[in-house]
Amino acid sequence: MQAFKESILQLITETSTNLPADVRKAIKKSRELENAGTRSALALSTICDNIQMAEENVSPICQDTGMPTFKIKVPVGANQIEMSKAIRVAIVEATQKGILRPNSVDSLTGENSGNNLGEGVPVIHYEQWEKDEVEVRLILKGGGCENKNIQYSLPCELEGLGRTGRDLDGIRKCILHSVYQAQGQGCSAGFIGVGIGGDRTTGYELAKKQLFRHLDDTNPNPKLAELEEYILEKANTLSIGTMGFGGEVTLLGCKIGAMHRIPASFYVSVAYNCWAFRRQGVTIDPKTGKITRWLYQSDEKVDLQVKEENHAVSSANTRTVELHTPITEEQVRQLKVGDIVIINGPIYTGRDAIHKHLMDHDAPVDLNGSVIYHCGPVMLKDQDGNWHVKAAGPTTSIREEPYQGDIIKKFGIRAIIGKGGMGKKTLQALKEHGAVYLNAIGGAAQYYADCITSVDGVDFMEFGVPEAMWHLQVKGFAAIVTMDAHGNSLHEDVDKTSLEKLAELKDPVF
Ligand SMILES: O=C(O)C[C@H](O)C(=O)O
Ligand code: SF4
Repeated sequence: MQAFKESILQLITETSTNLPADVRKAIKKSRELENAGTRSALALSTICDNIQMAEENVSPICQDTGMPTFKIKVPVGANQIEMSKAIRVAIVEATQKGILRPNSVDSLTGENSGNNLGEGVPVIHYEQWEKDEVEVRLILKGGGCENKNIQYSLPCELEGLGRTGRDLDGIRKCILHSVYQAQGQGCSAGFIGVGIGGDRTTGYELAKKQLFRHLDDTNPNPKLAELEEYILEKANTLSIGTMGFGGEVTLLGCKIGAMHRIPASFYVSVAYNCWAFRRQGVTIDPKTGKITRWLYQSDEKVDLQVKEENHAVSSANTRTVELHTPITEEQVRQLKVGDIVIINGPIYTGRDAIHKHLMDHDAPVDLNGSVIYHCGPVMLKDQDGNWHVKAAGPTTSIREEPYQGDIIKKFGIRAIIGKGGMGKKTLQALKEHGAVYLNAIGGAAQYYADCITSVDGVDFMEFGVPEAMWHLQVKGFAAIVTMDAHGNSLHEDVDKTSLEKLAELKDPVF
């Protein structure tokens, strides 16, 4: 089983650090379709840089390496118990190497296991088949896009689309709506797997299973093939764009499966995957435990090299403002939506556990004039006890909406860096207290790790590595003002226009 463990470790490493060729092709195509000089074009260029850096550094494409989910086909007689043991050893080793973030959290105590193992983690599904080989497929699907999965129970009423019935046109409406409701929060442009029918559980399982299909395959069901093509075309008319910045490309892939249901239920389940579509697979010789074939690799090298001019936003009213922390209220109130801000100096990470904690506790550092970065990095400690950042992209900010306004007021915070935007309560607080929301490029974990010049300390390690408050020195950390202190929010605008465009797709098609 040693060789099998090594093969699984190789599979995990490849999945986390090297985006497969079919996904790279889709991202490359989207960059060609996006209008040059726009915020979405800038985001796509940063994403392409990040993908190349992850491969070169053999480091996580995104800091959130998700819920490791294995789908394994085994010949009759294979020892699943030994295989699962080997998989767990490989998961622990990958975590120790900083290839995976320690993501396994006790749901009742909040304690992070530290080694990525836990009740139900990793997820391992087995299936027997006739072939005399083992096939292992792995998907690393992060929490932010998992949170944008959605399940519809037909018939229903959908915003913008109205009555949605138990037929193919009703399914059409659900899938379009699933892309609209994700906005940029699940790191668009995304890929969706759809499961029609089943019960609540098997519907979602079928949806996720679609994510293992090759992007350039053809649905064996002609009706579903037609629907997949329709969705891919029309979803890209919603103008949600990359990161929800607005733009031509919102969806990069749509794969639909169907199964029987019982009369009372009619579910349409959507698994929304971010642009960091990390799924890979291998076949393994059951005797030697060695890899015999890769399932999503191709000899074709998809070059994502970005021309320099694509790193700039060229619209006339775009300013680039360099700021050194701590930041003053006056500096913040001069910023407006669309500005590109370059942050230099100390910033602090803070996400779910810390926001909840700071509501009724003091902060361990003076946060007055500070920048809070919604981020749960991958960190490694060297033998001298110094911490090093392996990956550090933003997490979805909307989860902090219940707390953010109060925290800004309580601690005099001047800027929040995250992705996906925040709601009305935070927008009001930005205006009232003089703060700004800066949207970083979700998933660009290597790109931002490169901007971190040192780790100067950490608080709240009891919350686990992803949830601790990391004291980071940054240089050249670029992000876009998408919510300012004058009551403007790009996210509100994109949501409004995309809902109008969704409503234009209301009339029956199928
Ligand atoms: O957990 C994270 O670091 C990111 C998460 O996948 C998210 O998209 O919010
Ligand atoms: S941060 Fe974005 S790219 Fe990373 S896992 Fe979450 S949704 Fe995906």
